[in-house]
Amino acid sequence: MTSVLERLLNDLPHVYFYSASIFAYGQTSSGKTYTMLGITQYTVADIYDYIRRHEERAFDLKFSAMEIYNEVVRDLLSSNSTPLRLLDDPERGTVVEKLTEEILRDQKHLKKLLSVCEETSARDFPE
Ligand SMILES: Nc1ncnc2c1ncn2[C@@H]1O[C@H](COP(=O)(O)OP(=O)(O)OP(=O)(O)O)[C@@H](O)[C@H]1O
Repeated sequence: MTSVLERLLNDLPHVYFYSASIFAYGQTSSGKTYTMLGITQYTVADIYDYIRRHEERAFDLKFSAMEIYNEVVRDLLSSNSTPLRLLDDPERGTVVEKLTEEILRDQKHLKKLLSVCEETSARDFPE
């Protein structure tokens, strides 16, 4: 069966930039973090599988992660828990200022970044 990702990339062979966002919403301890970590790993495994089968195309994968709690945005890839500002950019739309963006080297690198997210999402939230 063809995956959604495969159909998207096959239908849009000239797309040079594609950004996907996934949001999880739910009460405390309902499984948001658990679910997001699983979805991210399966999605990226699919992406790397596609890349391996399409050597004629060049790909750059970038990864960011943030948490929104009580209307405060925090960077899950940063040890600094200072709230981040949302800006309205006329061309890019809503932008999270100074959000860390890591260029993914491989799936092992992603696994390491996800474990950083697990640690930082467990931080106490500043009052
Ligand atoms: N589908 C699942 N199967 C097994 N364990 C799960 C599942 N979903 C969540 N858990 C476990 O339940 C606990 C709470 O889950 P998790 O931390 O993902 O919740 P959360 O919604 O992110 O919580 P918070 O809002 O406090 O950040 C964790 O110990 C997690 O491992």
